[in-house]
Amino acid sequence: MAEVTLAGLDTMKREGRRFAVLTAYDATFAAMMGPVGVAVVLVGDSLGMVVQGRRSTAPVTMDDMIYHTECVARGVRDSDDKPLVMADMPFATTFSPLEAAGHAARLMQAGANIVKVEGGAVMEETVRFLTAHGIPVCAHLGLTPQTTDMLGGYRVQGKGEGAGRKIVEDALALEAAGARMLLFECVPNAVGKAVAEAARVPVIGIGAGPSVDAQVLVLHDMLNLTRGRKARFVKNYLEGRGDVEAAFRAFVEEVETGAYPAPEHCYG
Ligand SMILES: Nc1nc(=O)c2c([nH]1)NC[C@@H]1CN(c3ccc(C(=O)N[C@@H](CCC(=O)O)C(=O)O)cc3)CN21
Ligand SMILES: CC(C)C(=O)C(=O)O
Ligand SMILES: [Mg+2]
Repeated sequence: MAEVTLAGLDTMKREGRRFAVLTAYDATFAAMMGPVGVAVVLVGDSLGMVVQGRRSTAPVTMDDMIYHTECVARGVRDSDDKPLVMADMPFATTFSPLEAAGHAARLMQAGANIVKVEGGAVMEETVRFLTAHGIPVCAHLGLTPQTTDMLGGYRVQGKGEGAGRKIVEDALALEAAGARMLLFECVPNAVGKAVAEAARVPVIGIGAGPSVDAQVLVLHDMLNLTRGRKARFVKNYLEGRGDVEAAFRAFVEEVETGAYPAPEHCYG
């Protein structure tokens, strides 16, 4: 795969080739991902839950994100097959375009190739400002974990025709504002399908059904390290396999062939 670029991912979408995304928070795991074909490594603010043991992602700080982005960037640096590094903008760092740009710039300097921001139409000016200043942005819509108190918990979003159409319209407005990727979390299959068909940029899904252009899982979930109630989209890739590398390879293969997600991982 050599070095993954945004242009390369656009081409994959155009050619109907699916790609795999995994979260990583440290150099060791990140270094394993490119060589097995993971296209994008996401330094997710889910680190607040799976690394720091918090109950939500809201307390994660810029300093936390910078530390883990630096660790991941060092991990992928020497891979022949170098994945793209995406870093989450943490909660409360995107309240204005100018403020967001300052925070995004720090993540790019820490080694990110693209930043991800949560939110719909409200993020339009921020996406326009960041991309105009040369910072690629992925827009995260649907279930936005930083604002679950507003959403009423970790609930499927975009149920019902009006609500589904609104999320897709917001996503297309953010694409028009310059977003280079979209991420849809916890939406009905039909909503994932509608946005993937309407957008030119790649759409990454997590619980967004089989029709989106890429799939992402949290590292600790796919290695069956998380305890308690699991979201529907979680699949244990370590089961029946000897090591972490085999689990990664299986995930990449199942995403690329479309075997993952199966109906039991989706919100039909
Ligand atoms: N370990 C981990 N995995 C994740 O995928 C993840 C995090 N942490 N932290 C940040 C967010 C939170 N996420 C979540 C958490 C729970 C559900 C969940 O349980 N959803 C219900 C939906 C129920 C409904 O509305 O019908 C489910 O049953 O899947 C979904 C996404 C995704 N992200
Ligand atoms: C669940 C993914 C999409 C994420 O935003 C994270 O890991 O923080
Ligand atoms: Mg996140």
